[in-house]
Amino acid sequence: MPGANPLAPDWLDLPDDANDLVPSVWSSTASRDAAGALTFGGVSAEALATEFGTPLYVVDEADFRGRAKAAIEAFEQELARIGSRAKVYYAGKAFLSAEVCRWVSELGLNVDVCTGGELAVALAAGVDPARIGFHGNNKSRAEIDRAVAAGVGAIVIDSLVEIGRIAEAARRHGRVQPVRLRVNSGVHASTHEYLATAREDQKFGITLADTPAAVREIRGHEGLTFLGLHSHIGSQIFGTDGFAEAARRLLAVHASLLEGGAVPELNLGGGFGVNYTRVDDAAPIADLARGIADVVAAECAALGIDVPVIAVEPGRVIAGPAGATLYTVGTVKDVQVATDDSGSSAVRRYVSVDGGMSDNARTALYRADYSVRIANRVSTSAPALVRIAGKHCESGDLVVLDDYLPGDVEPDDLVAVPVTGAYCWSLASNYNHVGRPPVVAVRDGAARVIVRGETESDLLARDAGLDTESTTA
Ligand SMILES: Cc1ncc(COP(=O)(O)O)c(C=O)c1O
Ligand SMILES: N[C@@H](CCCC[NH3+])C(=O)O
Repeated sequence: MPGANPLAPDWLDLPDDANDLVPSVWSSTASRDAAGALTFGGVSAEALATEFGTPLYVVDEADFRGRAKAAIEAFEQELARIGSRAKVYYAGKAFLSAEVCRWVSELGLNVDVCTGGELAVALAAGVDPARIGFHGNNKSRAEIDRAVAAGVGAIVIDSLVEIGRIAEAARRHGRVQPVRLRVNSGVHASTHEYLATAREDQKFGITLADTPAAVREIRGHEGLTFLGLHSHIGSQIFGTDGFAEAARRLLAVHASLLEGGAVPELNLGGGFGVNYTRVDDAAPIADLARGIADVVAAECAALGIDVPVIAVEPGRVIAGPAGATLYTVGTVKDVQVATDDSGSSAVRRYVSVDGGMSDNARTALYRADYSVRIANRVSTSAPALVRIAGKHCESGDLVVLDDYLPGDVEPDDLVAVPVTGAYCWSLASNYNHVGRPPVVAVRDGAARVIVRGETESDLLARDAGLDTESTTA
């Protein structure tokens, strides 16, 4: 058996079995059937591909619900332990559809939206407006108006100018609108630069120093009720240190604000990380909830204040690992790549699939790592280092940068990429006029479409230069 490929990154070992499914990255019902084919929720990858085509987003419904339940239970239990309550919002930006809104609502989660479009989905799905939180660093007046008119439970103010805009909408609709104030805690979360949102040099929130004056202004408006501060330090964060530091910094300001009136809540945002590869080691949500609750309790005790209701907004940790993407292999190409300056080289095998950066932009955007497995069979062929490339006209169009697959991977094989349930469908595009794939939920041996895929007709129908009556017939 050949050794490790020198082109592989240090963290990626040559596997004993390039068919294995590491439980930390596959959804809970993913397994291989007697013939070796991958199954999700009791439905084989081949059956899914035959019925719905590829690329295909597959959501393991039991896994998704299980993660949402684990998140709400963990925070409710931990906040009860320290004498308070939790409010858990599912961050819809990770993946939002009517079906998902119903799953999380049934479990008692609230829904966090950050645009008029996301708000429209949540409202159309029947989410109780009082259980919706509305974010956004540049909400339009129309979006604010719609949120206030709908009666959303909280609007998160991101800029000072929004205070007046929301107060004005509240006056027009004769409502008292609960608001939070997003502050930039200055905590440097250790994650990709584009996923850190509380560094000083970025667009979200207002500074801690400006907070007291902003809260005075909010309290000056009869049409606004101040719920408390909001902080979100970034996304794909491992460990509790960043959240703990943000909680400490915010609670100090929160305590000082109590002199001017009630501050019933503190929202610590989302950002809990997940395992994308076998070497990632994200802490269970229960451990994170305990760690955060411990810090909040200790800090409130030191400040001599009651523990406020603690709100959190997990997205990725619920949706990410519940999803996988199925692709069909089109071409396999071996490329000789130099490994140093002395003329040595090694082979990198480019396996091109029928999707790419249009259904998963994360690899191109963040150089995110993913893993991959053949989904229609197992093979004893020696592992080969592969790179899963897309079909787009872009050399950075890669889905999986590095993994090992059985060396006989070939055209028409199905491959599956796990942990694509968050920020893949939601970041999808029509680059190169490729339609967004459908999303299918699998559960107890059955599969159903929860978001329809885009067809060529959908794409042509928007081209105003065409007579769509005839071209889409
Ligand atoms: C304000 C806010 N809340 C919640 C989230 C959800 O983050 P995650 O999916 O990492 O839990 C985000 C995205 O980073 C966010 O910006
Ligand atoms: N889109 C990012 C996460 C952004 C989180 C939203 N503030 C990702 O895929 O990791």
